[in-house]
Amino acid sequence: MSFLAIKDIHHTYFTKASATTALSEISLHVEEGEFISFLGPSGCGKTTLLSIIAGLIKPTQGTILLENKPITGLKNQIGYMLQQDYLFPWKTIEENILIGLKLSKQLNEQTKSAALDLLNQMGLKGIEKQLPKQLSGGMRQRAALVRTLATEPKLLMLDEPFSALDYQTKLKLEDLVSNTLDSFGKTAILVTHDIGEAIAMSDRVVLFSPSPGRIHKIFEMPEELRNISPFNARNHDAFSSIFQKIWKELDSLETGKN
Ligand SMILES: Nc1ncnc2c1ncn2[C@@H]1O[C@H](COP(=O)(O)OP(=O)(O)OP(=O)(O)O)[C@@H](O)[C@H]1O
Repeated sequence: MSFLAIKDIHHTYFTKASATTALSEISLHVEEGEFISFLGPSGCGKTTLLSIIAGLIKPTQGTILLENKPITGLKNQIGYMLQQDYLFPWKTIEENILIGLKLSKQLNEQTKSAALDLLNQMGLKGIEKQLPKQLSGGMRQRAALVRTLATEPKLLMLDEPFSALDYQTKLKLEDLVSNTLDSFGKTAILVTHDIGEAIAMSDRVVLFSPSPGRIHKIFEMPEELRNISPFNARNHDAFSSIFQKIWKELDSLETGKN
C-alpha cells in the first residue's frame, strides 16, 4: 500500500461553450516522507491535479487514496502553501498562525505552544503581535508555513510558494522549508516552473506533457543530491547533468519536438 495513490485520473472542464480535457491517464504512487515535484509546460494540468489530490475538484474519472482511504474534501490532513500567503491582514501573526487550529477545534495550550515554537524555529520570534503588512514577503511566507504545519497535515501541497519572492529569499526559504519538512517527516508535492528548484528539493520530479496533461517522464534524483540542502544541491557536481536532462525534455515538449 502506498501513502498516496493517484489512480487513473482523467479530468475534463465543461463550460457552456466547450470542454477542455486537462488531464488524462494520470497514475502515480507517492511514499510517506517523499518530496515530489510537478513540472511541465504552462497549461499541462499541474494545478488541476493538485486541486484533485486536495479534494477541491472531483475528477471526471479516477480515484485518489491517502493511506488507502478516498480523499473526499479539503480536510486537515492536507496543508496548502501557495504563491500568495493569504494571511488575514487585520489579524496579528500569532492570531494568523493559530487560526487553522481554532477552526478545527484543536487549539489548546499544547498546540499553541508547538505553533509558537515553530515560529521561533522559522526565525520569527518577537513578531507575534505584528500585523502581516509589517513583515517582508519572505517572513510572511514563513508565517504562512507555520500556520499550515500547526494543524499537522499528513500531506503538503506547495503551489509555486516561492515564485513571488526575490532570488536570495527564495533560496533561503527552499532550505528552511526543506529542513522543516524533513524534521517532521512530511510528504510534499511541489508545483513549480523552476527546474533547479524541483531538482534541489525533490526525491522525484514528475514531468507532464500538455493537451491533455499526461505524465511524460519521472526522474529519480541522484542519491547524492537527496540528503543535502537545496542550496548545496544546486552547487553539487551532480546537479548540472540532471538539470540538462530535464531541460532538454521540457524544451522538446514546449517546442513540440516530441
Ligand atoms: N476552471 C477551469 N475551467 C475551464 N478550463 C480550465 C479551468 N482551469 C483550468 N482549465 C484548463 O485546464 C488546463 C490545465 O490548467 P492548469 O491550470 O491545471 O495547468 P497548469 O499546468 O497548472 O498551468 P500553469 O503552469 O500555467 O499554472 C488548461 O488548458 C486550462 O486552460
